[in-house]
Amino acid sequence: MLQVDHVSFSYEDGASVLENINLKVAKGEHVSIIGESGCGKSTLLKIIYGLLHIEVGEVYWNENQVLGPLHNLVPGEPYMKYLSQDFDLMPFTTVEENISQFLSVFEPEELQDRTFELLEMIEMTKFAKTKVKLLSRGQQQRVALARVLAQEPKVLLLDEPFSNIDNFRKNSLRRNLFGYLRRQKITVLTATHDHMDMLPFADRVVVLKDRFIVAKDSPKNLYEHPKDLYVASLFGEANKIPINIVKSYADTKRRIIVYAHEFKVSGKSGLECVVKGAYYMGGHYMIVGIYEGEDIYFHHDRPLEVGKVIFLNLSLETINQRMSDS
Ligand SMILES: Nc1ncnc2c1ncn2[C@@H]1O[C@H](COP(=O)(O)OP(=O)(O)OP(=O)(O)O)[C@@H](O)[C@H]1O
Repeated sequence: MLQVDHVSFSYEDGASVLENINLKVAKGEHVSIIGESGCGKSTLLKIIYGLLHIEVGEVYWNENQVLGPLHNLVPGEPYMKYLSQDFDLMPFTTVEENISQFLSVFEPEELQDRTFELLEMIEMTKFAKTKVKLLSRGQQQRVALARVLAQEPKVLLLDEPFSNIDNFRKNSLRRNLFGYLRRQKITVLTATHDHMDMLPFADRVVVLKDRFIVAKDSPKNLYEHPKDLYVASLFGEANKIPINIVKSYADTKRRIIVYAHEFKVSGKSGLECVVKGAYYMGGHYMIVGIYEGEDIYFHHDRPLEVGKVIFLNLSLETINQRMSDS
């Protein structure tokens, strides 16, 4: 088990970045760390890997305490690998050589099979003999992934692992990688702000905001019962609206979170708003309306004219689900 115990951290300039972080990750578990840019995701991974010295708190893998840079000449622990946003590659050697350098196998045939398996996983078999310096940044990121996996870590820390990879390949790569890690029972922490890295793949999600962990839950619970607008907004456009505006019979002004796709444009009742703009999103339009001076986001199957007055409604199921959260 990986355990982060009461960790607080500030960089040398003194500004506090993380406060009282507590986290337990079981062997083979996949935990995503999400939060807005600058909330401390990378810092937390670096602390766990032992790259940063912590004055307050401790990190353990099973019984071993992770000792920071003041104790280890070469930062990092042998059973852990950290894939940062700067890939640690050998630019003048081939993709294949970059991957096989760390493979711990004695038979040449086995070495070849393992290299091929990793090349297939990153969908780079065609580039096996290409020198890394000739690859695009996205391709280099994929090689860096295979290179850390070749080192057979027990714990893998991934920092925005798909940040340079095009959408065309991202989804299959996510399935390949997270499927592989699960089969190998590797403990994974992924820092991301892309909910698609997390919703289908993580066992648990940790949400960071303003130095603190503000939520820990399964992806499904977090999505269906977001505790506030910050958490909901990590999944897309969301709104916080008083319930009695949508259902006039409701005798409460309590506000609930509503995702843009949960609103339905309806006849004459519901939340009245004025259309401000419409954006084509492929399968639908994202409409921005104004209600009492605030922007409100909802989906619709066609664009709506700017200035038009429309009414928004919600299913009882959504209302009941969110009412039970608050
Ligand atoms: N070496 C450093 N020295 C001083 N401050 C730093 C250093 N590295 C990061 N910070 C600050 O610490 C805070 C957290 O940064 P961090 O990179 O951990 O955030 P993040 O959530 O990973 O962001 P992003 O999603 O943009 O990568 C930010 O305010 C950042 O400016």
